[in-house]
Amino acid sequence: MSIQNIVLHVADVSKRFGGLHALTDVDLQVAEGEVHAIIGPNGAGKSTLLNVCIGRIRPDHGHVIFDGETLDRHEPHEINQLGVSRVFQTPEIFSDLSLLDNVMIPAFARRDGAFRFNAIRAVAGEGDIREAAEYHLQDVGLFERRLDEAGSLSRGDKRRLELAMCLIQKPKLLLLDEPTAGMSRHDTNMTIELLKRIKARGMTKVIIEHDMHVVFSLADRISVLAQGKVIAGGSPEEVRGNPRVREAYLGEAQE
Ligand SMILES: Nc1ncnc2c1ncn2[C@@H]1O[C@H](COP(=O)(O)OP(=O)(O)OP(=O)(O)O)[C@@H](O)[C@H]1O
Repeated sequence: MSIQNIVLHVADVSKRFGGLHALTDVDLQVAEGEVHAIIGPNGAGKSTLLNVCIGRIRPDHGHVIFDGETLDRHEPHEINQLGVSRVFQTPEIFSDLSLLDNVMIPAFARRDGAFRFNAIRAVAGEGDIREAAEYHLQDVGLFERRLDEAGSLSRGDKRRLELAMCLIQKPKLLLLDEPTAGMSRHDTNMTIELLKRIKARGMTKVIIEHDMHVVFSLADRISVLAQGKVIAGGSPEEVRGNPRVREAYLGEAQE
C-alpha cells in the first residue's frame, strides 16, 4: 500500500467569535494531488477554515501544518510564499490595471518576496514573467483580452483572472472559495473543465463549493462541516450515501 504524502493537516483547530463556536476541533488531512472539497450549510465555518489555513484568522486552539511546517506564527504573505494560493469568493484584482499586469504582479511577489506593485512598469520588460503570464491567461481563456482593464471583465471572467494570478505562482496548494459562485451554468462548466485540467497536472486543491454538480465533478474526497464540526468525510460515494450528510446538507442543497 502506498503511503500518501499529506500536504495540509488541519490539526484539532477551534475558533470562537465571542460566544459563537465557528470551528470546534476540526481535524482534516489533504493528501498530495487530491482535490478535497469542503461542503456544508451556510454558516458552517467553511470560510473561517480557509482563512485559518492562509493565516488571516488565528485559531484559538490547534494548528495548521503545511508541507511539514507548522504555520502558527506565519503571516499570510509568508504562507503564500511557502506555496499556498487562494482564490477568494470576491475576486481580489487590480481593476485599473490590465489583465497582463494583474497576472504578472503575483509572480513578482512570489519571486521577490514583496509586492512590487509600484515597480511593475519598471520590470514589465522581464520576458520570462510576461511569457508565463501570457501562458496562464491562455490557460484560463483570457489571452485575447490581456491588454484590457481588469475592471471591465464579467464576474466569471474576474474569477478566471484570479485563478491565473494564483497559477502563475505555481502553488503546492490551491484553495478555492466557491470558484463558481454567481456564474452561469455555461461559465460554471467552463470552470469545471479548467479545474479538471489543473487537477490533471497534480496540483493539490481544497475547494469550498455549494454547487453539488461542481463538487461531484471534481472532488476525490469530501469533508462535511456543520455548525463548525466535521460531521462526515470520505469519497464522494461515501458522503453521498451518508444519511447525516443528507440530513445536514444535501437535502437542503437539492431544493
Ligand atoms: N469575523 C467574524 N466575526 C464574528 N462572527 C463571524 C466572523 N466570521 C464568521 N463569523 C461567523 O462564524 C460562523 C461561520 O462563518 P463562515 O463564514 O466561516 O461560514 P461558511 O460555512 O463559510 O458560510 P457560507 O457558506 O454562508 O459562506 C457564522 O455564524 C458567521 O456568522
